[in-house]
Amino acid sequence: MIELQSAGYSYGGAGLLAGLDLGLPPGSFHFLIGPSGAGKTTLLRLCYGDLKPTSGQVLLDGRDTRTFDRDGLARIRRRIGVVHQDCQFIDHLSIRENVALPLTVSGRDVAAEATNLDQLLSWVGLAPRANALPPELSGGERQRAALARAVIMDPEIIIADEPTGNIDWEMSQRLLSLLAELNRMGKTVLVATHDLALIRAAKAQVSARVLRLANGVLTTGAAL
Ligand SMILES: Nc1ncnc2c1ncn2[C@@H]1O[C@H](COP(=O)(O)OP(=O)(O)OP(=O)(O)O)[C@@H](O)[C@H]1O
Repeated sequence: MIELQSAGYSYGGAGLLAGLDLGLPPGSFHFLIGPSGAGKTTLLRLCYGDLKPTSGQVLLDGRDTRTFDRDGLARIRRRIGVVHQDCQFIDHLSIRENVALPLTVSGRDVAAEATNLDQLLSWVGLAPRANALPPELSGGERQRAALARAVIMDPEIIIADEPTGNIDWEMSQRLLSLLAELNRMGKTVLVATHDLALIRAAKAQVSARVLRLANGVLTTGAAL
């Protein structure tokens, strides 16, 4: 569903990314690695339509992201769950309300989705913390809440930017297990990470490929 065809991006001045080709087949699991500043976040943003390429094309469901109007993009974005590097919670809303936000924004009846919401909070191990505010949570809890929010709309694709950036090994493992479980359910997963130990640990759980972005070049490694 996501395809980059000779895609590039420039924030102005010298181009950051150019000529990138990538296909993410349904049900695949990819890690994206590369040095700090290589453009991993930028590439992820291209993949979920948050940025439009300044050269080449990014296709979502076969459609060039530059042709989507605001509503069209919002519709396709509901099928892609994103876990942002900094989680991006609304601090005065509870974790439960934050996780439910995509439902609220898309006009769904949150009360009618209460069971689904509770099951999701239990799945990420946050049922006891559902009424806490985001600043009251640990880093690992925040990341799991961000994952719950990313999957509340039952997306086909999950894109996570450094989801284990600031959390300890045990919590990283827990998050990896959740992502692996989503992948076993058939979801496409793309995870940017610096954590090579996490990738090694993933071997036991998923069949993944490692994409490496460096100096504007994207290379695909062998399957794990
Ligand atoms: N909004 C922006 N405007 C201008 N330059 C930007 C913007 N966002 C990112 N950049 C620059 O683009 C480059 C790539 O940034 P990006 O965040 O995509 O890299 P990254 O590989 O994800 O880095 P990290 O691993 O440190 O998170 C960096 O040099 C960054 O400063």
